[in-house]
Amino acid sequence: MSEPSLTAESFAAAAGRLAAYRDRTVVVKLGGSAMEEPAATDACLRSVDVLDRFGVRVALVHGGGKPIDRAMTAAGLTPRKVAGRRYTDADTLAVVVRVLGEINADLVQRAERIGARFRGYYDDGAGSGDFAGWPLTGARLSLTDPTGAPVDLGHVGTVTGVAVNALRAAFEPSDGRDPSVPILPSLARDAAGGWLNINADTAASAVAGALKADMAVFLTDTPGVLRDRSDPKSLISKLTEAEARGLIASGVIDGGMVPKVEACFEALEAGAKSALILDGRVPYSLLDVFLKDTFTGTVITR
Ligand SMILES: Nc1ncnc2c1ncn2[C@@H]1O[C@H](COP(=O)(O)OP(=O)(O)O)[C@@H](O)[C@H]1O
Ligand SMILES: CC(=O)N[C@@H](CCC(=O)OP(=O)(O)O)C(=O)O
Repeated sequence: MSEPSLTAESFAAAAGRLAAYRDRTVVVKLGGSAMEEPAATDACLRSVDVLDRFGVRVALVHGGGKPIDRAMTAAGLTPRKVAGRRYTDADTLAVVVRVLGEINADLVQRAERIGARFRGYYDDGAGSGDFAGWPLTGARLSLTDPTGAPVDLGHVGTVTGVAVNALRAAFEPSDGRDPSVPILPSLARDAAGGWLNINADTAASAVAGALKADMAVFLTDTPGVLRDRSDPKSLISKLTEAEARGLIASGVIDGGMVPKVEACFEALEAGAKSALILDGRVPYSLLDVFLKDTFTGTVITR
């Protein structure tokens, strides 16, 4: 390993800052759009590993919207979104489960290559997938349109249960194994043992709520919430829930940013002290939050 270029003094300062977060719980959501940048994805895994080594309890939840779109197109299926969620029929569900499993396995392997300890959740095809201990349970999501008529989303779910003890066991295993970072795809099991497709922001906020996380961080492909989506300089660095709801109503916050901002509200409501939206394409944007007084992104407060 090459010798790091940082000075002992700057390392000591960084270590001091990180130590202040020891035993805090942080849920990080890694979006499919941020994962389009492999170097930034590796930097995110390294950042999570550093936090883990400093005793921060980190759970990672990932999506994969863009790769799912590509896999659906390759399979001759047409992606369709309803209210920011993917309409998920049986064929689509099979693609979603396969792609999220591939992403999960890939992230675990990448983490292993940097010496990190991640506990993945995917079907390895050898029948060893622990579906009985799957961390998320769910029920079909029922939405209504503005006229009150039901909206059919197919196999799309809402999270009804999080296996908190299993996740805590990853942080502090009682069997003598090394602690590890749980990394969850946005899939839940329903009461009949079938899969449900969960929006990954929603899954992350459910995990943040269940773990009573101190912080929920959403890594995406914009610098944060923008007043003008085409202008990265129009970043809104602080937003209250009421202001954010106004921006959703006026259409400034749209598309995939809507479930993300709503996930921030849910995480805050469940007791998280802060909810952040950061640019996951920028390597180490996550670690910057812990090392600097100011960082680039949007902080949502109640
Ligand atoms: N006001 C806004 N500011 C920033 N991005 C926005 C805004 N409104 C909508 N978006 C869209 O939300 C996208 C992020 O959501 P999404 O594509 O679902 O990402 P992820 O894969 O991280 O969940 C951005 O790329 C952007 O196109
Ligand atoms: C119901 C629903 O919409 N599920 C999402 C799950 C993946 C996801 O949310 O991925 P990102 O975080 O990359 O957007 C989907 O099928 O795309």
